[in-house]
Amino acid sequence: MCTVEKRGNLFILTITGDDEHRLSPSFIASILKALSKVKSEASPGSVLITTSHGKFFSNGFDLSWAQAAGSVSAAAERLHYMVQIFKPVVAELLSLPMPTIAAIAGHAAAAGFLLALSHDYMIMRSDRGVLYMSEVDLGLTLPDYFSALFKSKIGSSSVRRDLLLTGMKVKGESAVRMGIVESAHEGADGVMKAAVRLGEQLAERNWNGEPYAEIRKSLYPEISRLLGLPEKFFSISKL
Ligand SMILES: CCCCCCCCCCCCC/C=C/C(=O)SCCNC(=O)CCNC(=O)[C@H](O)C(C)(C)COP(=O)(O)OP(=O)(O)OC[C@H]1O[C@@H](n2cnc3c(N)ncnc32)[C@H](O)[C@@H]1OP(=O)(O)O
Repeated sequence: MCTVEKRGNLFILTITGDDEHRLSPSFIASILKALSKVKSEASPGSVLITTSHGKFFSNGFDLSWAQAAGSVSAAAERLHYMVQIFKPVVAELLSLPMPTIAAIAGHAAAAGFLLALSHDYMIMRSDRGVLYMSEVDLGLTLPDYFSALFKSKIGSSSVRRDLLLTGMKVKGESAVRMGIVESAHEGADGVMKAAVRLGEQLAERNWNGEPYAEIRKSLYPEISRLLGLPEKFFSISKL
């Protein structure tokens, strides 16, 4: 599950436990609840940092729960259900009225990678953990909003190809070189220190979160439309 802690202007959302942090219906619900809390307490200068305990940031959807349905068609239905209920998590992150940072202290695979990619900034470990889109290895197709987020967030078509069509497992330093993450640091502490440093720099700008969120949505019109995120036209709040 996850917890939310406030440290000055920083909201620290931590995915707790030493398991794979599989995105099951109950885990997805707990992330949504945490994001709703963060949004309700947002103020100018707020910043979200999402991190995790243990070896995994998140290893993607809970396929064991899907397969426990007892038949292929029932498993497909459960997988499809997770795809649907995860969409609001991505929508919440892309419309959150504050800068967001994923402090990726472990592996982020498939939907778990998408959870990290839904943040404005990603910071990884250099010594452990990979980014991995396993769908091609599993013989699963990509939901439309998965592909749209990759197209929105990762500019290089060859990097998108490597990630989505080869199932490349990308370690921290390579992820920096490929332009996927901002930086990579030794150990979970190193990642968190870097995320807090960046968060505090962003918080100092004391931005009004609503225009910030609108500008972010205007950067990613395709995924915003897919997620049903309306564009709000703003009055000039200050001239
Ligand atoms: C069902 C029918 C059809 C359905 C149709 C309807 C629906 C249609 C739409 C379908 C939806 C598709 C979208 C799906 C999304 C999902 O989320 S599905 C779930 C996907 N999840 C997965 O597939 C899980 C993938 N994860 C893995 O494969 C592994 O967990 C891992 C991430 C690769 C990690 O493997 P693991 O063996 O646990 O790794 P480690 O032991 O940690 O590391 C291995 C060795 O590597 C070393 N290492 C790790 N990181 C680093 C590093 N950065 N630098 C150096 N070394 C590193 C590590 O030390 C290990 O070394 P050793 O210790 O020596 O072994």
